[in-house]
Amino acid sequence: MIITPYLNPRLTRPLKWLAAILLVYFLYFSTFPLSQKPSKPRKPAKQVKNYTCPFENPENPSFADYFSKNPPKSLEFHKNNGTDQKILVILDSMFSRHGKAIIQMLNSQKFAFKAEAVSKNLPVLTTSRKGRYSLIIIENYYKYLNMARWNRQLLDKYCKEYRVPMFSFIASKPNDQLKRIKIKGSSLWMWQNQRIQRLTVSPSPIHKISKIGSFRNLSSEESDWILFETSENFESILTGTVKSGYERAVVVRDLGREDGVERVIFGRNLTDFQVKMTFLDSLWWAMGTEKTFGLERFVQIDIDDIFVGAAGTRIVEEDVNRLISSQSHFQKSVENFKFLLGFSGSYFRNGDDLEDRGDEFLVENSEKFVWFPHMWRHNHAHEHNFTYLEAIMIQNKIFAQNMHLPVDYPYAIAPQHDGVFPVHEQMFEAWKKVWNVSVTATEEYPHFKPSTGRKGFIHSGIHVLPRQTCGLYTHTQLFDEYPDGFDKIIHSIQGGDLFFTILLNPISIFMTHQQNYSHDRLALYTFENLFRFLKCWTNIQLKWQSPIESANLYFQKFPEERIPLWTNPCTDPRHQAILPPSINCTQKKLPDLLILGPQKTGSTALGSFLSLHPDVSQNSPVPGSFEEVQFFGGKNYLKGVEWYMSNFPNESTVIYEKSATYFDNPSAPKQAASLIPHAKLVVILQNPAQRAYSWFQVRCISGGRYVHHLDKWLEHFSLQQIQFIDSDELKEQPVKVLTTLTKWLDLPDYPYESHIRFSKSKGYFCRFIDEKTKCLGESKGRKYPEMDEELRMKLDKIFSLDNSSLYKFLKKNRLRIPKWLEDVVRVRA
Ligand SMILES: Nc1ncnc2c1ncn2[C@@H]1O[C@H](COP(=O)(O)OS(=O)(=O)O)[C@@H](OP(=O)(O)O)[C@H]1O
Repeated sequence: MIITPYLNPRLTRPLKWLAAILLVYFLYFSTFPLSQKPSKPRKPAKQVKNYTCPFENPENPSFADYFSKNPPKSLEFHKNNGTDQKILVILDSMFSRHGKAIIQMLNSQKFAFKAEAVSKNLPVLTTSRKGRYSLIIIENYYKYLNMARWNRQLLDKYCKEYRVPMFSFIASKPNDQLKRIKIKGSSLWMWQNQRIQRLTVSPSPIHKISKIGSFRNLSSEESDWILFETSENFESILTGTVKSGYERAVVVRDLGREDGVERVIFGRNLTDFQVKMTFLDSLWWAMGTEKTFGLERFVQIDIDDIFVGAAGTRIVEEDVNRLISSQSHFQKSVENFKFLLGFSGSYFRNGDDLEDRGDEFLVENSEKFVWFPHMWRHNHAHEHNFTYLEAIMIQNKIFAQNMHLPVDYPYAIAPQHDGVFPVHEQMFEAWKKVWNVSVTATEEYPHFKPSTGRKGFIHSGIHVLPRQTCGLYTHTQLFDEYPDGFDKIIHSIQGGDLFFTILLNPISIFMTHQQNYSHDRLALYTFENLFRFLKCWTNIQLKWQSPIESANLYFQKFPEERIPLWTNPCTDPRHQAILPPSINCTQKKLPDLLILGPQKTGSTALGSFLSLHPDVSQNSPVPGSFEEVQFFGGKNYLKGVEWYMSNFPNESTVIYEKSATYFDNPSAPKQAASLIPHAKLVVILQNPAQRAYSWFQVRCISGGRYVHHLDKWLEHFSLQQIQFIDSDELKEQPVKVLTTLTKWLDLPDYPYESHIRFSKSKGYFCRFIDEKTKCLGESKGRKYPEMDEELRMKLDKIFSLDNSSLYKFLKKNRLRIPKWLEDVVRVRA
């Protein structure tokens, strides 16, 4: 009987909870005695034919021969002439479906990229030192072919000089009568509006995942394929066979022998899985070794709620036997494979008689599986505080001890990921205390959708891994009742989402439920066929490893994900639904404006003047960091969103914070854009030589490389969100500066002239409040000798390239150029 564990004398603190739960149990079981739970008749598991590989036909041994003669090539990669590891994507429009598919693929592979809609102006391709991009993707090849001549020349020159490949896609024009077309400026011919009967992976060193020689026959009537004629300069990567037997390239590699530019041109979009795999292989080839995941893929299948489920839907003894035999069978496809079973002890023996026996049988065979804790009663963590969470976790732990469940790894999953992201600090603490948890997983970080964008993070010592969706939920129990038809899951397995989930993620952790293993055992069918399909079409090696090993591997591969990227939980309805009560989304708790600095440019003065406005409020002073919050890019960031919010006690039209450390901090732009994407930003431009001198140390030169840092902010914020202030003007005419800033912030006018006065003794403008002049403290506006001419010249020289970039940047964007900048640029000219 499961009641005994609750009397364990070790439980002192959470005793009151236990007593309450015991009482509920007593009342429940006295009303519904355990022995009276007759079983409903069960449907026999439906038999559906498993997937067979089209080219692994024993009657056609030539393909077996082919593979033995053409084993997967060692991974070969393209080498460029030293550029940043970043991709430039020129899209037809930012909203095209195909463009989104390309972006999702890049996101999933965690490649850095810049996506722009095609326009008259090409983005800047080089920095003063090197090339910015290692690959150029142009969504529509026609747009490239018809580009203004000088733009195309510029692009080609860049690709040649830096040995950067170009990828592009070309589509048939349905009403065009011309079938065979010569591509402008090249000897390549293509055929449009073609129908193909077979698609075969050609022997190209670009392929890594795709099996060379693998093919499928196409029954579809689609006649919009583009096919390229191959020659010694143009190799096929993916080959289409037409009815007459001719073979032409669906994806062609331009070896660059004619004009020095290497290209991969796709005659089809990414809707076909073989083309999509070829695109993935091409991406890896172009981006080089470091960025690939290799051919190993780790698969973990969690059955989250092994005892949770309504009577009649649960597993019985026969299902447990099938689970055991399937586990051994899967080990042939997935090295070391084990199922991970999550338990909420309270639901043990909660089905009908047959199902209760199923639960018992599972526990009797517990050592065959890996077990991990869920919550005692599938509780939602955000609704509870530490004390309660600790109590129910202890209950679940005692259940595991009494049942001798082997909980071998410090791994746990929260029901519905509740408490993992958005982070419920008290759950993290309780997990660590009761179970010593160091690894978990969620689908919710940073957001549920797009699924290709899910990431991991480490918080409070717990490694959170991304979790993938496999399309099986508590209600998907029968083949015939699969939502939107059984074909949907077949499609997902055979080259659809589920198949690509494995290809696109080095580690896939799937969530399933016990119902998926009862009745039709849909989960066993799904994974069996997924593994078959992967084996047929790819060189991928499937493996299982413990969650701890997965966490180590994941954060070793993606160290940049260790620090979480906080988002505003109030803007995602899924996150809002699981927020701890300490976060109140009806209150405004995040700033609208950041004064970024740079340091020593007058940022404190600007903030203090702006705070005079009655509709403006700022953070409460933070001790230890000159009153600044210093959240983005600093160690305070690890304290989380709730901590950041707690710094803004006053709700006003404009809430701002000024942390002069932000401007040149490399992590701040991304972190700020993730949490407050609509914030306005203020940057103060001071002569960098003067700024450096203000610190009396030339080591603060880096912060004066304004365009270098602005580039990073502009990757995440639009130029319209940024206001530039001339530091000299702020010093000499603060009222004018504040009046302009107030307008830009859409605030009502304020008579700053009555509240800002020049102080002769300070030598600066100060606030004038209640008939008293209030200047900044001694550390601001210090008195020291003027910079000597020699040092000034030295510093001007150091900054000359950066100053001229700033000048060009402001001019190009029609922004006001500070007088000091006009002066330094004129002197150099
Ligand atoms: N009104 C007023 N009062 C005082 N100081 C003023 C003012 N306007 C501009 N400045 C200039 O601001 C410089 C300090 O800049 P910051 O506040 O950005 O410095 S910090 O990075 O936050 O430490 C400070 O630099 P130092 O003169 O080197 O102290 C001043 O030159």
